[in-house]
Amino acid sequence: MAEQAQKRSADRHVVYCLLCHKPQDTLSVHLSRVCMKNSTPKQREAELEKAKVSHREWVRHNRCWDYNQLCEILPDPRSRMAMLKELLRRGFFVKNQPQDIEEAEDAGVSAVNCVLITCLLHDNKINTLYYSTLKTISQLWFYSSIPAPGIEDCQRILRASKSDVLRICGDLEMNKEGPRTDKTLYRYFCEALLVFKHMQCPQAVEALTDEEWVNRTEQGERVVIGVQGERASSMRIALTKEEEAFLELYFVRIRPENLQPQTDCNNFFVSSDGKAVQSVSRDMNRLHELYKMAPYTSQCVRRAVEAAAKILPSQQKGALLHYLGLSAGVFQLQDVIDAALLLESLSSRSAYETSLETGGAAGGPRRDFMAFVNTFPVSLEGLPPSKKQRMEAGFPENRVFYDKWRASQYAQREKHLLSYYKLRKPSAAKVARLIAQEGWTVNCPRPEHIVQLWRPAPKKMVEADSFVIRCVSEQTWTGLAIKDFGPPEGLGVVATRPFFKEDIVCDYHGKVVTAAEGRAKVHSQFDEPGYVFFFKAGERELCIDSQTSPCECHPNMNTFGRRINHSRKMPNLKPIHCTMTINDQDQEVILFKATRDITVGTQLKYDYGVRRRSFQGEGLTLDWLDE
Ligand SMILES: C[S@@+](CC[C@H](N)C(=O)[O-])C[C@H]1O[C@@H](n2cnc3c(N)ncnc32)[C@H](O)[C@@H]1O
Repeated sequence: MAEQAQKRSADRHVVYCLLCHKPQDTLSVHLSRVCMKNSTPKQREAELEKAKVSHREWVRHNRCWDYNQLCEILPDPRSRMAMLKELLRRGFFVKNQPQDIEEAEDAGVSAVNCVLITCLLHDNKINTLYYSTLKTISQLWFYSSIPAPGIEDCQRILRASKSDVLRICGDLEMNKEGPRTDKTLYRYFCEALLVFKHMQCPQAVEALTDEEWVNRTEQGERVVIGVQGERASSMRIALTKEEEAFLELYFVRIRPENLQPQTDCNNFFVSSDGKAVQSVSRDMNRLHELYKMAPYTSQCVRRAVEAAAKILPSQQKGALLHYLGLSAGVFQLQDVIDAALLLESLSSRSAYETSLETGGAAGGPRRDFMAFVNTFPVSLEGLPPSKKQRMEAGFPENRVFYDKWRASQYAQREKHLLSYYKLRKPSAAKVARLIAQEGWTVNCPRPEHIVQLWRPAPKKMVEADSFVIRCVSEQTWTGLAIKDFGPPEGLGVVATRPFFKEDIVCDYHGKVVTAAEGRAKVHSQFDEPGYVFFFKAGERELCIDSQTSPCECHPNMNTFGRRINHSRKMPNLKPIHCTMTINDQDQEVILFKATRDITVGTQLKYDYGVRRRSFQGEGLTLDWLDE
């Protein structure tokens, strides 16, 4: 009997109930007893069937993830790694995942990576030995703190493969039958143009259709794909004439050879088995492998664009996002061309362009933005050169450098405005006043934009900030007042001006003593509230003693930190430990940072970090500690 039962249970198939999302040994029984007890047998049967179909679908298709897909969804490496680990923990399969996740995440591996990184930085290329250790550059980049690759780095593969591709072009044009591998290499190169030059995601490249190609539109020096035709397009890009020629040669000479009569493939990129190219990412890896280069991924180049685009005004950033397919929107032909030009201008020295082009005639237009800014220096106050000035100085008449000049000035202005607000977030009105003082009327950041851009200074900067140092040493914090809230709270501190999240509000002023001395002080003042703040500075256990007020160093002052009351559930401040050099001496300081926006009149509170139970019985009456 027992054996039979065991067999039966082993045969049982666990299926998730789609209504309560719980696994069920016998779903039919569960439905009739729980989730569908008031339904008819027919309805339950239908539900059971649905659940089985869903279950099969999940097992067959949805249990398997592709790491490249995770990269697209979660560009932030840390979140992605966390997600990857979680998926693996939950029993999903993840193909193309980076190797040695655990090992590389472990700080201990940094020594190995340091060697690799040093080589990479010095040499700017990875030899095969290092390459075999690392799967992708983004992996190295993620696990280390080396600067992310720039656009040009990611485009190196185009330069490396160019001479072979030109040779293949020659062969094709002379109807010389080359080896199959040449044709595959040529296809890789065409895909790479879209991935690394036009920063399209691999999926969009895979989805490009023959119809989109034949409906491309020529406008001036550019050829635009994806704004004509019936179907919603996978990409909208503006190719140069030369790039179009590369792709057209592939389209008329290589693609037809790959197409199989029986298969109905309308994708632009077709592999040698007649099917649509399945993984452009894989093709890109192979292309890099062929040239013994560690593979940059499409995420690398897209991140590089994002980094380079930081200097651009938000409107231009938006145009780039459209171009990269990261945001939806209506696209006009000219928008696509403008975005393509902008993208090109982001690469400080578009080496790929210069090497692909036959080179301008001597004395022809100079294309280098560095030369442009040398001639027309970017300044906070100046105006960009007019078209006439640009042309007279030998630069192209188009607006690429002009736009880039304006973007640089805009970025300078942003930086300049933000430099006024190192410690505390400004209000939009305050920034507007500053802009008015500067007298800027065009190419000027919006006050709200500056407020949005404002970021709290990193701890290191706060520690070195002369304003904070002065406030700490002289206790000149503003925007605060001590108020009597009556029993049981007693005195507390309220805001008399708005504070924004991340603002430094004040410090916990007092004498730094050891934790043991602090504890002794608390015990000796049994009946009084404790004005002490315990903390750890590395291995040292310390305490700020502010029991005595006024303190010796500020005999005429009532300092704020010691009067701030406690809240466990709704604190609006967070203490942070810093080491500051005050009067040439290192001093341990506790600063309070706002954890949310604080309006005028709000009482400031932080979590003392002790609970009633911390007092082992003695503090049972201190209800407020747990509130
Ligand atoms: C560092 S002092 C804060 C300032 C104090 N309220 C005063 O009047 O000087 C800590 C003491 O304040 C009181 N306290 C702080 N937070 C409180 C709260 N949420 N409710 C009631 N009393 C509180 C307790 O008596 C505590 O021992």
